[in-house]
Amino acid sequence: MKFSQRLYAKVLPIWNRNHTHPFVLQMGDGTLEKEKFRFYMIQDYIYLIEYAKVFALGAVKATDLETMGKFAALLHSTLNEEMELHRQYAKRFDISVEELEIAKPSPTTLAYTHYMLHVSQNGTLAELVSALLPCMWSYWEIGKELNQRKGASDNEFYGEWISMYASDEFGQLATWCIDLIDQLAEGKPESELEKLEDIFLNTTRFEYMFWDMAYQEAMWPTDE
Ligand SMILES: Cc1ncc(CO)c(N)n1
Repeated sequence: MKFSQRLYAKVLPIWNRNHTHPFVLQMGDGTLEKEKFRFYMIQDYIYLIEYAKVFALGAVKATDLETMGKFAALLHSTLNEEMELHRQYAKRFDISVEELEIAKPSPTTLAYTHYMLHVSQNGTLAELVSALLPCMWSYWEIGKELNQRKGASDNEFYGEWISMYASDEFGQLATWCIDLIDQLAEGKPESELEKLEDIFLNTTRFEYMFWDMAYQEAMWPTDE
């Protein structure tokens, strides 16, 4: 069994919960409150700035030029394609450039991005890839799932989000990362594979928490 299949089996119950989370379901049927999506977009924009740095660290840790170039391409597409989707949504949802720039991370965004960057800075390339893989892979799974629902990708608000994450281009990036973890895991002892599995499980849990945070519009519990 490929290591990625083992990871998939491990987190499938959580991914099923993503697919039935009200935020995700309501994007699919178009009933999601605009205020919740607005909150999500701002937090996701902050998230993507830190996430892009994980790709930059991947380029630093790569040991061959092809892998280094691929991380550079992922960094570029996050900054210029994925974040462009967010900038376009910001315009439609009346989020000004200034509001995006001064926005502060929620506790979940802060915990998630800091965990990913901690693993990426301190760990091996395999650990870095284990931390970022649930982001790409679970979004691709959600995009594909929602894209199958009738009319979902044509929805005037959420259709573009669904089309982007269900796209072959996004799928190819996710597939590249899946193949990379399989290569990097080859020949590693069980103790190291368990460590990679733990990291993958943690960022998978954070992905679920991110949907929940967005649905609850959860900032810090105190006003100060
Ligand atoms: C929280 C989160 N995870 C994954 C992705 C996909 O890149 C995203 N945009 N946001």
